[in-house]
Amino acid sequence: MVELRYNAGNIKNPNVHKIGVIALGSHLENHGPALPIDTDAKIASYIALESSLHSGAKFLGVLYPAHEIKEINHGIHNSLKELKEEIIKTLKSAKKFLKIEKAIIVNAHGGNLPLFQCIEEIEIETKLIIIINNKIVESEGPHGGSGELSMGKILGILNENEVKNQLDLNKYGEVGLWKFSEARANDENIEKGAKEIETEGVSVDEEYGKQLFNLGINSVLLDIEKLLDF
Ligand SMILES: Nc1nc(N[C@@H]2O[C@H](COP(=O)(O)O)[C@@H](O)[C@H]2O)c(NC=O)c(=O)[nH]1
Ligand SMILES: [Fe+2]
Repeated sequence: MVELRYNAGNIKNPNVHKIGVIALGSHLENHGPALPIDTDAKIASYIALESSLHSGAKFLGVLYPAHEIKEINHGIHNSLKELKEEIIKTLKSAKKFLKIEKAIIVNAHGGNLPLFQCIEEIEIETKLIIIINNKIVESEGPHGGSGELSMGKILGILNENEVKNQLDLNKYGEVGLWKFSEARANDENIEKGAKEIETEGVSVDEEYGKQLFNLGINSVLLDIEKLLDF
């Protein structure tokens, strides 16, 4: 049996190999004409990969399913049960083949926020310690708004010629979740995002995009430090 060199490479603590970082977003969701339908999945994947590169934790890739509440219909989404089962299956595989003992799920899609209800069940099923990191969703602002546009610019996924059309809300009412009146009435965070789009519009700012990514990455690095202490 080969003896693995857990200290090799640029890592601070050999125990970081027990920690997996996996991205969760949405691949099939409209974000106005300026951003692609897999914006959330790409934002989550960038943060997860950068965090694993900086810390030495294992990068586990990206999950495919995504959940959304029924009042918001801007893409193709899955039930919370389907999403939970896919997460359990994927993390059990990472545990079996990569020997991880702890995992951080980096979520970049607002519709996945109800996943926090299932975290205990997922930990019991996988016998892993798990953190769901929602920092970027809590910080990015409205759906398809300045935060995601600016991160999209950093990632090179933004269509700059279409930014001027992002606020044509009669055509692209998913921006700011503006057209989903029931969701707006039920959730003050969604109402706040829609109002922000109406009053402040959208802009693209690379510095703001970098700041959001640094916020997301540093938040995951903090979670990795926490898990190293467990
Ligand atoms: N899609 C949902 N979003 C939100 N809330 C907020 O809206 C944006 C969504 O952006 P995504 O591109 O990540 O979908 C973001 O600022 C979210 O905080 C929901 N509600 C809870 O916040 C929701 O259920 N779905
Ligand atoms: Fe999004």
